[in-house]
Amino acid sequence: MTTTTITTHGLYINGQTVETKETMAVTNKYTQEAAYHVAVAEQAHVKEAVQVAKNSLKEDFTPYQRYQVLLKAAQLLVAKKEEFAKVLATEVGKPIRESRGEVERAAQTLEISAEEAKRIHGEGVPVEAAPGSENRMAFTLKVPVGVIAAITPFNVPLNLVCHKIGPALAAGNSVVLKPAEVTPVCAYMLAEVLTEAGLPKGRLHVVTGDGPSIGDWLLENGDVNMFTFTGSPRVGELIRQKAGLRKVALELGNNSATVVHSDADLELASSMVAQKSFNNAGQVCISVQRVYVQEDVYETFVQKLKEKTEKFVVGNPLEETTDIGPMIRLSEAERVEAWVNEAVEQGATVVTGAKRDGAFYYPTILTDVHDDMKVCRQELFGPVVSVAPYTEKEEVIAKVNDSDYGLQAGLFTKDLGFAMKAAKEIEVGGLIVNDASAYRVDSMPYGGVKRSGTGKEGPRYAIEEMTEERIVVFNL
Ligand SMILES: NC(=O)C1=CN([C@@H]2O[C@H](COP(=O)(O)OP(=O)(O)OC[C@H]3O[C@@H](n4cnc5c(N)ncnc54)[C@H](O)[C@@H]3O)[C@@H](O)[C@H]2O)C=CC1
Ligand SMILES: O=C(O)[C@H](O)CS(=O)(=O)O
Repeated sequence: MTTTTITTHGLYINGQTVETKETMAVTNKYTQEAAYHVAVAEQAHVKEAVQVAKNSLKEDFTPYQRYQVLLKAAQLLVAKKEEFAKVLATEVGKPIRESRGEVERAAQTLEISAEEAKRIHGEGVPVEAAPGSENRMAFTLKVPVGVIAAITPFNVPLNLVCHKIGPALAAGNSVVLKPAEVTPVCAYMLAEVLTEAGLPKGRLHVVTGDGPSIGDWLLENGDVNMFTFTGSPRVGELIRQKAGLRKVALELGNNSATVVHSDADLELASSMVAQKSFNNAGQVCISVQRVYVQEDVYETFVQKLKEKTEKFVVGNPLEETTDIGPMIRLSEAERVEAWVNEAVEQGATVVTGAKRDGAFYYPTILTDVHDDMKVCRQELFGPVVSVAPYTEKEEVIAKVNDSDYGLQAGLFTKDLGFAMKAAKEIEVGGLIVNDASAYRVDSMPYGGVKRSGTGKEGPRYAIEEMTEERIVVFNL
């Protein structure tokens, strides 16, 4: 008989592993069995992490050292790609090929952060141009904000953690990270990689346990200077309310739209929409949820999208052939099923999918939808895309904007005039022309408007959020 040993990850505080009285299981999202155990932090652990993080700011950690550590960590991540990818496939249920892609992107995010560490600078300010200040001279410095609490979601648990830790460390801050309770293992592995890369003790701490409790302990702690959060609008709002006057950066939800105009390359558009609606079982906040297709090409587009979608292999995330794995929880697949059933009762037509098997929800295309159905109006965060026709350009821009959210949108057209009009009028943080809404490379500014949040990620832009501008004036 063989017994499988389940590894337990202690908290990561001050460069050391800290065991706790209580632990919790992290499941394999395919088998639903416990795959790892992680520590459950108490308030004293969080307090200690913040205290050490604050003290660590007194120690030198120069921009060049930050560059070296982050670059080395990026290289180590590449070397450990397979190990990390298997953990992601297990704890998230993300297909192994997609998991490898996430590790590669996480390494990129650290590498870009490393490069940015050498480029943080203030600027000269011509105060001498003000009457009476002729003998003065001034410049600005970009100084770290201090201790940053980073709270992250389950769906991209390695790269989205790197998007917080990378720029925070590059800018000279220290970080207390609280990863999502259902996918915390890769965050602990990342902390080990950063230690191996030479990160000074005290600059990074990882605490796991109950989200609301740890969140509150961090929010109550006046030594935390900034909160950077990615997750649901509900929790984002809560953090914003409790953080008071401290800095807050919020990356929240979306119900992303993509427009396919009559002059679009339909082969390209249907391929991109198929791929970017169902990646990670649709649990991506820029995942395509609403597609508006100009009426002249509507039927052709729906047919092409159906053909491409039906080729996807749903199955075990650890198998090379799998395109779509399980959702993060059974209850999430049940919620998506309920929303689709409700849409069908309200008149929607199922083109393909609409089938659940445990935590798996099959890739689904709906037509005959209207904008007030839950599947269109709210953030669905699952493998379902709704397709609707439109007639005029003005009309479709209004449809895209008729949303509480505004993270990214996509537009397929060869008409430069339409693309520019959309760029000016669509209310989003990013418009992607001739690709679907879910295009992202890690160097670009990324962040939404309306209920999609405030503040930008992408290392260069996150560093702006994670530094304070200090003016220095000389009276000569
Ligand atoms: N804009 C973006 O870049 C992204 C946004 N998201 C959004 O995240 C959501 C899905 O992720 P989930 O992990 O389910 O989100 P969630 O909001 O439930 O959890 C996110 C994190 O917040 C923590 N948390 C929970 N309650 C808290 C509280 N009271 N105080 C402080 N922290 C608390 C959780 O433990 C977790 O670490 C979706 O709405 C999705 O759109 C996800 C990925 C990227
Ligand atoms: O918003 C998300 O879910 C992710 O930020 C999208 S990506 O970074 O994985 O492309």
